[in-house]
Amino acid sequence: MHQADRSVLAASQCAIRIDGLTKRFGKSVAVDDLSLVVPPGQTFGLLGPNGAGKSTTIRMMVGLTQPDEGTIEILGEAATERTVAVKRRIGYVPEKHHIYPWMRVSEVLGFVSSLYPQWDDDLSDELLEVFELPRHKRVRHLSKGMVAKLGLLVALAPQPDVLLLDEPTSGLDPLIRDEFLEGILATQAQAKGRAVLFSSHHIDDVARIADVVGIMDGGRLILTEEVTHIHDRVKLMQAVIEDGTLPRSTPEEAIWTQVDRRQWSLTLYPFSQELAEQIAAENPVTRYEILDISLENLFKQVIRGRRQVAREKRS
Ligand SMILES: Nc1ncnc2c1ncn2[C@@H]1O[C@H](COP(=O)(O)OP(=O)(O)OP(=O)(O)O)[C@@H](O)[C@H]1O
Repeated sequence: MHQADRSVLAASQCAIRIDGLTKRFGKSVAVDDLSLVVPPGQTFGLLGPNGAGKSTTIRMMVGLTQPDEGTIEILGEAATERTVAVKRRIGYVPEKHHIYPWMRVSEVLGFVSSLYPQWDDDLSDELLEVFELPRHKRVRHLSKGMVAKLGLLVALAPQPDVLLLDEPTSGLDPLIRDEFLEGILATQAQAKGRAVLFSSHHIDDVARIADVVGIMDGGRLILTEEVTHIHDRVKLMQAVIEDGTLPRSTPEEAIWTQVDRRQWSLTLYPFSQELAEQIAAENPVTRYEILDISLENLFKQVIRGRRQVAREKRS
């Protein structure tokens, strides 16, 4: 990295900074007022169901789609004024690979390496071996997993400072997925203070390698939290309510709630003991307990909670 680049990065302290990003397709809002920051060395897992807006967000970050509103800054430079020097420091692995199918693996590497002055031949050779990619095979004869690995190699060999991966594990079998996540992403992608943003709808992937998780649905980033803090910041409150009564008020921190006879369950974010006490005091609650929640349940509840609110608004 050049000295001047470092000072820009130090001033912004963020490899990726997105503010108020919005993208509409006709009347539908694909990305809705999304803001996030990823400092160097951090891996951000963008988790969301189909159609949440993950690919559109990443496509805007690499300049393949233009935002309607908001700003994107990568390595201290606005996306609207991106220079070739910064473009070369951004690695991108798309959801659907567009590597020329008629090229041999060696030809792909020759072609892409000519575009990047900082292409690392040793790393390329090492990854070729680790991934067991056959140099002489044509891309159209490679399996889906092999193409995914080639896509990652091509993104990693130029040693990017920012790596953007759109559903990098989709279509991979469980063994290759394990190898990909732990053997490759964890060692290669997260090395050297690189900022990594990857999208997935696999909770496991995110829990395994991300430092921070952002849960996205309907274009909105609903929750952003460090993976190690999630257990403290999100809790399930299970309250027993008086016979024949209903909860009187649900706080806005309740990202999901359900009443089943006398049991009232609420997932609270951000959680605090005072909040639980306040809920108990303002409602006909006879007793309650606070439970931990798994990332998988949290993900499902965030999505279900939003569907529930949407249904209630419609009825
Ligand atoms: N070019 C486009 N024209 C019209 N609508 C689009 C276009 N691209 C995306 N969308 C819509 O925007 C929304 C967000 O799509 P996007 O592909 O970003 O979601 P995603 O979270 O990546 O989903 P998946 O996990 O299925 O890939 C969807 O409703 C999708 O139909």
